[in-house]
Amino acid sequence: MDRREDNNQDPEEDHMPGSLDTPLRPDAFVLTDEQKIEGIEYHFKEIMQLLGLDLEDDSLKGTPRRVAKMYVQEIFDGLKPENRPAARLFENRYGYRQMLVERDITLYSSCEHHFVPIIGKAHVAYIPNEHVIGLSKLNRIVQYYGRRPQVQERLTRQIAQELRDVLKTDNVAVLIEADHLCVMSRGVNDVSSSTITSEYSGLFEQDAYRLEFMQAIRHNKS
Ligand SMILES: Nc1nc2c(ncn2[C@@H]2O[C@H](COP(=O)(O)OP(=O)(O)OP(=O)(O)O)[C@@H](O)[C@H]2O)c(=O)[nH]1
Ligand SMILES: [Zn+2]
Repeated sequence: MDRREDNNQDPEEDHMPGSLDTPLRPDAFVLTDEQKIEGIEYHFKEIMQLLGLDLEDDSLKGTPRRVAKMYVQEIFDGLKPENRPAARLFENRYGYRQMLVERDITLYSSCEHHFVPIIGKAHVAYIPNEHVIGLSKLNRIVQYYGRRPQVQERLTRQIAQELRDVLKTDNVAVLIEADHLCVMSRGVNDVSSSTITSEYSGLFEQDAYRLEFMQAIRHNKS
C-alpha cells in the first residue's frame, strides 16, 4: 500500500490523471507471511504437478516452498507497507539548489501480466527545497516499488509520487529503461527492444531542466 493509498487521497490531485495504486484486495493484509508462504507453497506444488513434474525428485521437492518464500520475502515484499523505506532527510543547510541526479539505479521488477522479470535501470533527479535525502534512499525507493507485480508505467509514476511526497517538492524527474522478459523470452521473442518511461514534474516540465537531466544520465562515466 502506498502512502497515497493510506491517505485515501483523490487521484485528481495527481500531476496526471489516473490511479497510481497497485490493485490490492481489501483483505490483502489479513494473512501472516507464514500463512501466505504455506498457501503459495501448496498451490505452486499443484501447478508443478499439473505440469507433470515429479515432486519426489530431490531437486524439485523443495521448489514450491522456495518459490513461495521468494514471492513473499523477496521479489514481492514491496507489497507490504511496512517495507516502505524510511526517508532519511537532512536539512539543506548548505543551500544546494541545483539538480541532483542519481543515475543507473539497478531495477528488478516483475511483469504483472506474466510474472516474469523486468530488468533495467532507473534514473531519478530532484531539485531540493529545504531538505535533501540520503542518496541510498533513492535506490531504496526504486527497489521498494520494483518489488511488486508491475507495469512499467505505474512503477515510474509511483516512484515519482513517492519522491514528491518525501522530498516535499514537485521538482522531480524519473526515467526508467527496462527489458521485459515477457517480450524477450516468449510471446513476440524480441531480445533487442527495450522500454523507456518517464515522468517529469515541477521545473522538469521545462525543456532546459529536462535536457540537463537527459545529458546527465547519458554522460559517460570517466
Ligand atoms: N503497457 C505495458 N504493457 C506491458 C508491460 N509488461 C508487459 N506488457 C504487455 O502486456 C500485454 C499483455 O497482453 P496479452 O495479449 O493479454 O498477453 P499475451 O497473449 O501473452 O501477449 P503477447 O505478449 O503478445 O504474447 C503484452 O502486450 C505485454 O507485452 C508494461 O510494463 N507496460
Ligand atoms: Zn509480461
